Amino acid sequence: MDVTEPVATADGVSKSFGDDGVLEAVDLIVEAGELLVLMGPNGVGKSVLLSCLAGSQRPSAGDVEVFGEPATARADTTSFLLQDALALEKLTGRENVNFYRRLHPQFTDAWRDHVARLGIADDLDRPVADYSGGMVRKLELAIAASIDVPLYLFDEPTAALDLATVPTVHELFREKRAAGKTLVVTSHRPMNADVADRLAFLAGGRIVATGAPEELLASVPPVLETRAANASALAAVADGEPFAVAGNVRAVVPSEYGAAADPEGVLADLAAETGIDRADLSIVEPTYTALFNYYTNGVPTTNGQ
Ligand SMILES: Nc1ncnc2c1ncn2[C@@H]1O[C@H](COP(=O)(O)OP(=O)(O)OP(=O)(O)O)[C@@H](O)[C@H]1O
Repeated sequence: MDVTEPVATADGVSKSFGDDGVLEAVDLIVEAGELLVLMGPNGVGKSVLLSCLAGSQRPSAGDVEVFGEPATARADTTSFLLQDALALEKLTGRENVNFYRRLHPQFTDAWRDHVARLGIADDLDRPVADYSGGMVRKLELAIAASIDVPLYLFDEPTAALDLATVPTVHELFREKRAAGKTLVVTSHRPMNADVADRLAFLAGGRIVATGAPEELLASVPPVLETRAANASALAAVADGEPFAVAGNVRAVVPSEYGAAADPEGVLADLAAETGIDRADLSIVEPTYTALFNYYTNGVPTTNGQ
């Protein structure tokens, strides 16, 4: 296996269910050893694209290759964490582990460490039917991560988890990557952008942006903030209505003023254009939520927040 070759590629992948088009000519390259987070709102097609990479769904058009071969559900190369479909409810946690241990030749003892870190070690002898949604997810994650393969495809691994557990999951992902593994993780939670080497945003059936998190943050149109008495002058340069946040007035500035990558240039231009003193103007640092909103709704803010 040549590690310099992409691990997985989607080339012009389209997927429809009846008349409903979900993916339209999606191109995506997953590089060896990267942690790629595929982001987008609910129902946009993240699971469908991941299933195509896993070989468990066939594209309606286009090609998917994994390790240079057409994607098929290959247990020797890929561990695929589906949404809510791994744990068998009638079995206990431990019986589930044993079931998957028998199923996968590459299953390792790492599950012991994973269940301890995820806080479900004391629940292993209870039936999964009695678990909360978050506990089921932790068990499934522990199982999927215990299979020693070069590629992990994790579909919404943190969706049902409490926020305190998310850093533990991120740590687990980073350890995998440090061990030379490749991970593709889907998420509609902006905070999962934090763990990514690279982000890909899915919207309207297409990948609309890919890049390192900091690179994409710099592509978000600036949000301007002022407390100046003549704050209403922001309306002249705003994209949409200015809005109030904690006593300040904020406005999204169209990207023709420049990206957040050049805040000084943007501020100088806008001070000149609005007549607001440069010292009274600042740019609000884009957050991952702003980034998510921008590539989902076209604006880096929702409801003025
Ligand atoms: N087997 C199927 N049959 C019909 N429609 C499907 C099927 N699988 C997915 N879809 C549709 O495809 C669209 C994308 O679904 P998908 O589960 O990929 O979204 P998602 O981005 O993963 O959402 P979420 O964040 O909620 O998990 C949805 O409209 C869904 O109803």
